[in-house]
Amino acid sequence: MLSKLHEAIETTSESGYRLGTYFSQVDTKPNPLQIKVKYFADIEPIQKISKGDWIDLRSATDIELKQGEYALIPLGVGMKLPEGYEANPVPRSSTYKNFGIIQTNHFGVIDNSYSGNEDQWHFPALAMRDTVIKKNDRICQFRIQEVMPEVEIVTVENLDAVSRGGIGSTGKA
Ligand SMILES: O=c1ccn([C@H]2C[C@H](O)[C@@H](COP(=O)(O)OP(=O)(O)OP(=O)(O)O)O2)c(=O)[nH]1
Repeated sequence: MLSKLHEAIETTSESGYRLGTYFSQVDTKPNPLQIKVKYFADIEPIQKISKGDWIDLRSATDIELKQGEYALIPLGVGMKLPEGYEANPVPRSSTYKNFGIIQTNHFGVIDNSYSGNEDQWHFPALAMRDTVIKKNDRICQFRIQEVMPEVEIVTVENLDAVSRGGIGSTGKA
């Protein structure tokens, strides 16, 4: 609605440019932000419990792993995230206790552009013991966050003059 108003003002008003600039700064994001989910498997739908909580994700398959084995476990979902947001899956705190797996990339980055019809989310898992994961088991969680702003990479000879003293220099206690 605001974008239509914005267009109309730009084309009809003499001071359209100034007004247009004003309206382009008004926040037109839907509230709450919408995440479109496509299911790739017949699993329980994902649920946002409340503001602040991360969203649990489920294995889309039964899978048995031997100690030391690696697998990309399908999560049965693909998503169109809100513009300007990425998603970050991490293990649940209980994932290791329940399934003996660790996430090999530790902190997943789902790019905003990973939103095609075949772009199913996966959990890269390394089994630390023999384990069985059942379809629908909640093995990880994710949240969305704004993508990094545009940055410029600049090479320099010197950084700040005062160095902190190396890793661990502030001691233990
Ligand atoms: O835990 C994850 C991490 C990533 N992805 C998907 C979404 C992401 O956009 C894509 C690529 O991830 P990333 O850029 O971290 O991996 P890459 O090894 O650099 O692959 P690519 O060459 O596809 O960018 O894989 C997942 O399904 N799960």
